[in-house]
Amino acid sequence: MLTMKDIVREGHPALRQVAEEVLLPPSDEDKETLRQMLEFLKNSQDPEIAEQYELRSGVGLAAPQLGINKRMFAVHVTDDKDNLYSYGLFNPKITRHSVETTHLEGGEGCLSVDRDIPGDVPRYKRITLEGTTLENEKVRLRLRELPAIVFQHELDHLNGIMFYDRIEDYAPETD
Ligand SMILES: OCN(O)CCCc1ccccc1
Ligand code: NI
Repeated sequence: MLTMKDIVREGHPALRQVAEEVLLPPSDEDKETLRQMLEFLKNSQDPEIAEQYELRSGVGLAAPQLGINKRMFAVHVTDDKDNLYSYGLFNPKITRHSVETTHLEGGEGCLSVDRDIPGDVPRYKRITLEGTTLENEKVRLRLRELPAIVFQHELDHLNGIMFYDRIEDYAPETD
């Protein structure tokens, strides 16, 4: 099972690369990796497992955070209407988005960032995102609120972007 030691931190080059498209249909290896990423998120949100394995709670995880330069990420998040969005996606991309932006109250965090960085992170309020699932099916998701924010945070990781890059007048650390 994946634990925090498998997650690379700021300064690791993988976090600043543009990840490569995954060849479809996904290989058994890529599917297993993505399944493990989704499992990590579920484990991290289970108080007993998280405490036992010292997992930081996460609602998303992108392959570059494991040092894997591939365009795939997992999301396991519930919205304010208690709808669960649980996906492992290959080659996700935003195909439509609102002009309107929003931000997560209290700012964002990242499993690859061991420090609190305050500040609003602007995100599109609504997005349409397409990708390929673990079952090798194309999916089109229309997202808003917290799920939309999380998917945008994960997509940024596939493009070497960290959430604090988007905070206005944030003094960039050399990482
Ligand atoms: O890349 C995922 N990750 O570092 C875990 C945190 C995910 C996340 C946290 C706040 C807002 C959006 C996404
Ligand atoms: Ni992150």
